[in-house]
Amino acid sequence: MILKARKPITRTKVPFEKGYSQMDWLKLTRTHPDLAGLKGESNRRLISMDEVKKHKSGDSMWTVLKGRVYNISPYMNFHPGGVDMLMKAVGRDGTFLFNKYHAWVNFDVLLEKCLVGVLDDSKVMSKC
Ligand code: HEM
Repeated sequence: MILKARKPITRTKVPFEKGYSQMDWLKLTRTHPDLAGLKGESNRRLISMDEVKKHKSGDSMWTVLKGRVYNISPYMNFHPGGVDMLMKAVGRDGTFLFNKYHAWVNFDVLLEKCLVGVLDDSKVMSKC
């Protein structure tokens, strides 16, 4: 039996601009008062996929990762894989793409301050 090797995915690291290293990101998450853009709202709020789809630009670009909704706008220029790659996850569930490129990355910690809420999957379930 001949086993075909899986085609490896290409992961290109984008050189970061000065001030946009992962250390700079960590510093920002510790100092910025409202990275998620919650404006006082709770980040435990249930959010529908329809609402996620509406946040695709400016300082409000949302994605879903493993059932949690994040505003990834502030992270854009810090993403080591570049803005274009991260944009692919905006306004939709980015879990599949995220896992495809780097399932081991700890988004929980990295995006902790970008959490806007929890995906309301009741509508998704009702379609099953
Ligand atoms: C949404 C949250 C995301 C976070 C927090 C995140 C975070 C990261 C981190 C920390 C790295 C560096 C990993 C390393 O050095 O091993 C990285 C690299 C990378 N990411 Fe993401 N990422 C996200 C989404 C995505 C998406 C949606 C894509 C693809 C569509 C993507 C594609 C890449 C690629 C291609 C690299 C390559 C650079 C490398 O070799 O490390 N990422 N990302």
